[in-house]
Amino acid sequence: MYQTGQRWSSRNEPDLGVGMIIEKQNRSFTIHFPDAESDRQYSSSQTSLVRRTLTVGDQLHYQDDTFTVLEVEEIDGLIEYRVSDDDDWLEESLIQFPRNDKNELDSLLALSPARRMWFDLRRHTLEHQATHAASQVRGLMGLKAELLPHQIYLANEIANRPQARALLCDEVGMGKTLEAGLILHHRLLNGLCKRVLILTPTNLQHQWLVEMLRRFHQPFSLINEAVYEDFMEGDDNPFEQQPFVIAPIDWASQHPNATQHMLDAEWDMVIVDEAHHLAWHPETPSVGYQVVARLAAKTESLLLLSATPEQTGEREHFSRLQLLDADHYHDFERYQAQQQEFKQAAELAETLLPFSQDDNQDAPLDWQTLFADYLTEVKAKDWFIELTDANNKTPSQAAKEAISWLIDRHGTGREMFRNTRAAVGGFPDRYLHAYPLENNEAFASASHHVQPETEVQDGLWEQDPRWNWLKEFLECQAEKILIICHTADMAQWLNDQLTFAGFQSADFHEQMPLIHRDRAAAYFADEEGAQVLVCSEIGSEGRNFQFSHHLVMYDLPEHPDLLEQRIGRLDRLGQLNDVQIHVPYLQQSVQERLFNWYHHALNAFCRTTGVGDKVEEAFGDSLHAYLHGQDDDTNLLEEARLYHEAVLKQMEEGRNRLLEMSSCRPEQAKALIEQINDQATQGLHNYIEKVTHAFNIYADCMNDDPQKSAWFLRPSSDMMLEALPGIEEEGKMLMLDRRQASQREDVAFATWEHPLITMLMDEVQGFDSGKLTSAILPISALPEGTVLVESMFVIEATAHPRLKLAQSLPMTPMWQLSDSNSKFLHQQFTADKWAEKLKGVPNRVAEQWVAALRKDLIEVLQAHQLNAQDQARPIVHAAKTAYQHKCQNEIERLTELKSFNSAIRDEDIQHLENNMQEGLVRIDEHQIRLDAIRIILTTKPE
Ligand SMILES: Nc1ncnc2c1ncn2[C@@H]1O[C@H](COP(=O)(O)OP(=O)(O)OP(=O)(O)O)[C@@H](O)[C@H]1O
Repeated sequence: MYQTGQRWSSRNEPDLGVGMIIEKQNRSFTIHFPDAESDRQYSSSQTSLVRRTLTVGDQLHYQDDTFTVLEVEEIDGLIEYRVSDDDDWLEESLIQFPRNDKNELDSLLALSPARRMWFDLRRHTLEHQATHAASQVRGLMGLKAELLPHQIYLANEIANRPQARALLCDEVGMGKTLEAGLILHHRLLNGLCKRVLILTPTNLQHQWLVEMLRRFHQPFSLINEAVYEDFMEGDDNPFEQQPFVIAPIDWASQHPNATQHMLDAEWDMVIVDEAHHLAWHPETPSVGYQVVARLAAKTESLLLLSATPEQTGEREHFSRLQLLDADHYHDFERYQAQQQEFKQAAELAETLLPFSQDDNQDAPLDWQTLFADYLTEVKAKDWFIELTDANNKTPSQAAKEAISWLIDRHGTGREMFRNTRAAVGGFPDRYLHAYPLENNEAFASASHHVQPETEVQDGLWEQDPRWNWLKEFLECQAEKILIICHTADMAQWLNDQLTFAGFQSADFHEQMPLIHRDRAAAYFADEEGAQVLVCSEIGSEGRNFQFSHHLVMYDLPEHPDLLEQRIGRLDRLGQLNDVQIHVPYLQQSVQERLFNWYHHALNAFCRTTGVGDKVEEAFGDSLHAYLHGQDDDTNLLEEARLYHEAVLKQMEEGRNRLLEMSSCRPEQAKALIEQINDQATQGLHNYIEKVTHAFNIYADCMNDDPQKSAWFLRPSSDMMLEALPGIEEEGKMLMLDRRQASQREDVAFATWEHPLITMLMDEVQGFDSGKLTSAILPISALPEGTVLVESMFVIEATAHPRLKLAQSLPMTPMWQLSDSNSKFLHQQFTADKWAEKLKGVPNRVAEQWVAALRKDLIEVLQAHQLNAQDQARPIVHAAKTAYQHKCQNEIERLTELKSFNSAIRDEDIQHLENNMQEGLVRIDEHQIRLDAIRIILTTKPE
């Protein structure tokens, strides 16, 4: 059915104009939209495209001439148009499709009329679509989860950039997956992203798959070794076939053919989870790093996720920043020097903080000295004056602005975002339970090893004092327990023993097939399922086990960041209890010393520390000697503790504090959340009622409070649609209350961004019959048989989504009502009030009216067209002014930032200026199109 050269347009994205199929693949094809300078890929089973053809009498453009279509013929799925009496034919692929491709009035009147409610439904749909397209929070509303300020701020900040490139390094369990999903969702809904690749550690691929579907209703395809091998039976590149792909990075970067296929496919966004694994060394960057570097160089948006970005050292951390912006991060020494500058700025910001929160604070501080380094800069001078001005009524505002300026000036937050538990608050406390165990003969020889069992034959593992402790410990526990040990062998052994001893246990390690690991995790998550899950180290990253709050560390990891990752499985968003950490260890062994180090020197069990590795580095040799029992220097731990506190304080005062402040600006986050709460479901309850009625979808309203509305929807036998996205045959509950919906797996959270709602809105627009409707108006004030005409015209501007034109000029409907003499009456009513007065008319009668009134109707509608142009003028003018104003503000802000922040380049500003110019031209080129009409005849009231 689909042929290269055919012309199609998209119902979902009418702004793209008329496009042409330029390439066909097995199960998909690509359309180029010249007006929007965009290509889009569609699956062959899509339902959102409309075939565009011309009919006899239409105008078309070919090269520089205009022709009238004299005859139309279809050959092998392609249309040819005869444009001269000399039998000159033009193929559809050659012609320029006229923007006003039909005689709109005529073709509208040729439709068979539909029920009168379709006119109102179209109007409501267009109005909601316009509101939504213009919304500043479009793309942030549909998340099925709580609106957390740090996530919303960060997503809005990154997603709105021309290129969304950032390192998301919130502390463990603060929702980086959701943040990445939000950025992605925002860019998808705003048309800035069509193809996405997510690279994850092998054991997290399914979790990502589930999280994207559950939280964003976004289905992804998994391409791992098995799927790839299956696909490779054909010639196609599987990565090109799918627009949303999750792939395990280890496999995808090690398998030469898969790597090449992945690199050959074009992506708009690449997301790399646990990015600290992208190892880098000056001579030999890892294969994973090299592959991501190649993707980074050719992809517009790149998100790197890591809770512990500096786990592998500052130089490697710098190498990952280079992936995001190689121009800015080209000199490591310079980068290090810049980090020092942040300290002073952070101190100043910290000093300003109390003033930003309270207008009545006296200002006894010596601002002059504090601002000394900045006072040559104009803005700083202004704030300095405002802050010190005794008559100033709002020093808090001045202080807020000064903090904001310091953050911008130091540019720490442009590529890197790090929210901390301390700043966000609301996380549980952690409690440590240490179990020093007496050693025995079997394990005596293994006391110098962190995993003592590796030194002992496995036949003797049952004599491990930790095992005996574990059995006893579990016997008195009724709650779910997560056990983490380092090796897969130990995880498997422990699970076997526990199962044998009668515990409900499951294991999770790298020697199990992926599907078994996911099953084990699900069995553990199930309320009725396993009480114990034993994980090897692969269970210590990324996984969500916060339904449990007891963690047993059967051994200790060798890096403090890994310790934090382990605890992070439980201590994460959604944890409702304090976290209990149980650590058994053999006395007088290296384990005891490591435990002491983590506990006494780093306090790493009960508190998050991002600088454990720095302390280890500083105490390198003496720490090594201590751990291995060669030196019993009891002062070491205390010295290290003091040093650790000092480093933490320094970090707190320095870059980290400033970075934290720039990672979430609370007032902006609050304003965004208010907008989301206002808009996400506003008017949706009524819309669901009407649209389900129009398409004959079974809809049972379970709660008709518009704020907490709940609907049970199910396809019906006479439904006008083939299927409902996300709704199975047996039906599904839709809830409009975010909190309630987020707590339930079995219900969908309905917002204006839910795929079912956007699909229904597209279907309303795509339902051609709804463009022509008719009604009766029972009224005694007018003679019977008086003809009245309602019309809806829309203002349309076609532009590439990067111009963000829709925020200023969305597709805007204009409603008009007149009598048959073109006397306009719409100012006297609202469209909704007017609609309430009307009654239905049988289709057969309506058809007769249209036939009889055709000539008059065309004249009336021509008058409506002229009036629509008048109505549009002030709307377009206001849109142009708003667009220009918005762009100029952005340009000014960036220009000012650039003067002191080297992360901002001339090209960034030039890019904005070009966009503004192009956007203004596109607004000037707007079109006014007739969308729908309703013909009304008056009758005497009964
Ligand atoms: N806004 C939210 N509302 C409700 N739950 C959330 C929200 N954000 C995240 N969560 C939940 O919190 C848990 C942690 O989130 P996520 O996995 O995204 O964290 P992370 O920062 O990627 O963790 P890690 O550092 O371990 O990789 C998940 O169970 C997630 O579903």
